[in-house]
Amino acid sequence: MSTSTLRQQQPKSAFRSILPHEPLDFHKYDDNGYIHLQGAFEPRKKSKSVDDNGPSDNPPPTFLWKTSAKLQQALLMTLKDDYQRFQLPFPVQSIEVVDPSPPYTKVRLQYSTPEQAFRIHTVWRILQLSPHDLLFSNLHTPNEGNHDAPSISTHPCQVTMITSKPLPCNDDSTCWSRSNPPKFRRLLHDHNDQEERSLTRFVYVTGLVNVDLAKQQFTDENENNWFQEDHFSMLQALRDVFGRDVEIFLPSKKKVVPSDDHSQSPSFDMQSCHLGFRSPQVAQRVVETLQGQTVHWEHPTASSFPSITSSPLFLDYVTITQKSRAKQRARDSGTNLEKGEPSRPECTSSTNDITVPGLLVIEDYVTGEQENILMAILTGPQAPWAPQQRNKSQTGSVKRKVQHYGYVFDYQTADVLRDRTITSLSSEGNPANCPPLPAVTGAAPAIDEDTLMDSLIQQGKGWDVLAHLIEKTRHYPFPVPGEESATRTTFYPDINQLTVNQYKPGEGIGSHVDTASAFGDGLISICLNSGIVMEFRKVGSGDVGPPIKKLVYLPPRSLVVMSGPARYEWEHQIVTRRTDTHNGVVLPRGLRVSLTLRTALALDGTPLPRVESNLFPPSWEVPEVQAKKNALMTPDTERDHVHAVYDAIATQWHHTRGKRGVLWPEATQFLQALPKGSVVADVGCGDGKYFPAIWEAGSIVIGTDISRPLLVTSYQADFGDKVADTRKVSPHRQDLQTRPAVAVGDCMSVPFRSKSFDAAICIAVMHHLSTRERRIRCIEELVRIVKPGGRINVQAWAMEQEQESRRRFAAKDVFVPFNAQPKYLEKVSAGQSSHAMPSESDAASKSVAELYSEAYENSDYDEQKGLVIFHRYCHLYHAGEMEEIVRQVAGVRIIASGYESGNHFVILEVMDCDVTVSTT
Ligand SMILES: O=C(O)CCC(=O)C(=O)O
Ligand SMILES: [Fe+2]
Repeated sequence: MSTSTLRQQQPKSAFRSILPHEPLDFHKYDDNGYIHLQGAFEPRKKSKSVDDNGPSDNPPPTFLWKTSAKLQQALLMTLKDDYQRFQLPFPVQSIEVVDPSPPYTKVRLQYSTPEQAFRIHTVWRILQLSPHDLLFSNLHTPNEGNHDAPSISTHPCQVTMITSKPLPCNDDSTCWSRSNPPKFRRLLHDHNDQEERSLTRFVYVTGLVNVDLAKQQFTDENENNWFQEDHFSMLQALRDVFGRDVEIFLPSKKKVVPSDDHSQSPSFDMQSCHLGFRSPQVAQRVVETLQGQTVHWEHPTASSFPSITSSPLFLDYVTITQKSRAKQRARDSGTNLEKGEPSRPECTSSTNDITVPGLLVIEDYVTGEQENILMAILTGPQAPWAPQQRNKSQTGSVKRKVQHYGYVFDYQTADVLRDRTITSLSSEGNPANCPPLPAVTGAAPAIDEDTLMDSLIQQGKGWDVLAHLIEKTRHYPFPVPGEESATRTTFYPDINQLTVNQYKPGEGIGSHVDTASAFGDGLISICLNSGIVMEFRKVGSGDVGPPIKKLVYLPPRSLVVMSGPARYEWEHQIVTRRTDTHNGVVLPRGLRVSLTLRTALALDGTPLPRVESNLFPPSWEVPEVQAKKNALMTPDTERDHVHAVYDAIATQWHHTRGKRGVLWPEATQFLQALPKGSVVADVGCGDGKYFPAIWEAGSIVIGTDISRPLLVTSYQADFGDKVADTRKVSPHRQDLQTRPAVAVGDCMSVPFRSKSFDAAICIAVMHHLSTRERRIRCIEELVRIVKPGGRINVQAWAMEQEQESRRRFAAKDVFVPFNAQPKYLEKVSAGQSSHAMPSESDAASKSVAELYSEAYENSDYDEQKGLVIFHRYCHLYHAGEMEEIVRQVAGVRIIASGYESGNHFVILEVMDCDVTVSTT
């Protein structure tokens, strides 16, 4: 077989962001300079207003840049031909739209040198150019003033400087390649640190800002501009004084400002940082020259800003801690230090001369959009994870998570469980039943497969997309590897089993040949979200002589087929590592999800019957799940991914969202239209965001919510100056806000008497209910507590989001991440000892985010950003869906419905049921 059949390539987006602390050593970057622009480049038609008869049948959005070439052309016109009009110092050389299809969100700009790209990206941050600025004049507008004229996002694009060059290689004392900076230790005079002082190239510096002076010089606004974009300007200013090739490690946590001093802003708190110089000699020179000196930091681009004056600087030598050093060494060799796994520093390029007969990689087998929606369903709230993950397999314990469809593969016996009727436990813990394979619905459609897939994606129908992908794979003409002319093809029409594997960075699969009696020839694996290096080893090689190995990079969205020798005579494995090295480039692994499609065999070697269903999501019930059928019992998904999350994030939620007090105009209008003195129930009131609006409308509110910590914030609210107008009440109502009436309660069984309210609102609650029965029940409860003639306003998130909104939902049932800052979590846990907080010994070896994430079940963490990530369950409503739910409830009519700011709403009127009953 020729190596060309193995279509291995450099991964498509080999570009990486230049890290903030990295020295700006332009010679080490590419010859050209690159930046990424991120924004909503896709124009949208202005939406028509929704009338009271319910939402209109809005057609799916049409994309105005039909191809990326069109957008590219339009951008070239502004950034190349007309760049001076935008006050940009250089013309762009070329532009590449990174997304393969609309909606386009990411664009790569090439400038002639890295210096140019750096200047441009600095200027861009000041100019805050948006897609509207760049593209509006290029949009075709047939009639001036036409309401259908397309509009385009006015949000400033995000800019990042990028390079295709890997991070500089490390020696023991260099940390340039670390995306999470090391920890430092001061070198003491009265210690055995004298020798280290002369050897270290790291320095601690403090006194960066003379706060007293700064307070006199700065207005709030220009101070914010100075420190915008996370200290970006400050980083540049420091480089002007300490040199371009200095590493700058800014403090990761901003100190908390004493709350009684509102005049002091947090930015001036940046007093100190760590610096890494080229060599100990440079470090010494800087310490000697700048010790005790006062310096001025000039703003990098806007000379109109005052410069910042430092206090007399204090500099001292530091060194990286032993632990950081060891961690770094481990990371460089691709090892996960904590888990003590073996180091595998091999590189794919070293095996170029070896071929694996029968191995075929097809790149871009799935599109980016398909990948998104598949990720959303397979890692989302409806994903049927199998319990096998806790068991030992023949090749070690299965740490990664798996889902099986069609038939279960039992890792203990390394065999397929053929009798699906065994719902009890077959071999030590594994039920043989599992969800059926998703099947395509109905007859073959008249439209082509791609159009059909696009329309399914638009509708958020991820399980149908999976079904179509499986069906496509059954009929795909795979070129027979090794045939010189690619004329001969083969098919795998009997595929009847899917295994979904989810690998976190650092997880893998041991070396194995898939059991020959369990599965037929042709093992197919589709790779989603993150690429990976798969290692193939010729069976028996290595017993005598060196092992024959081939390392193959599988890019995201690719498909790999193992047939013939590759299937039976070579083992495959994914080594447990956090990075892969491919053609000399270190690629950090992300979360990888693979779809392994196989033909499970009966004992006589023929394919087992296909077990499939077009009822989605694929249902699969183990006995304990069946026992929980009562719709009123909180499903695990809501308990773990709604209730627990809001309890944990209450403080931050109130601080960052509630206080801002952004209310939906439609809901405010509803409240204002109520007769004065109305008694209003706010079901799912959270931190009482709507209370002030209700009081201002002259009504009385009683709130209920299932999250006690959130309710607590509603009456412990700190209504300082920073509270938005929508959250302020006039002085004569101020008394109310310190003592609102609230009760903990479940919206499945609202803790209020029937017919006791004049009105009710239920805002942003229904999208957290995970079954149809529970959504209907919630409406029933609202109708029950409101008097006949009273009104109800219900709002929930819509599947359809506006073009310029950052919010996009890939599927109808999703996990939406909430990034929590540990400082807020601490407050919640202080009063409740249920979350085990870090012990001293843990605290030394783990990041704060990791420690907190361990304390909160079902959370992840982002070490780089220092955030704990919670996953909130959400069900997104289609236009008309809410109305359909309401129609299942007696005694209520819909008087209005519509769409506003990413939400669907309905306004209901409770009917006089007693009258209805008496007349029949
Ligand atoms: O994750 C993959 O791509 C391979 C999985 C695999 O080899 C298996 O499940 O047998
Ligand atoms: Fe396998």
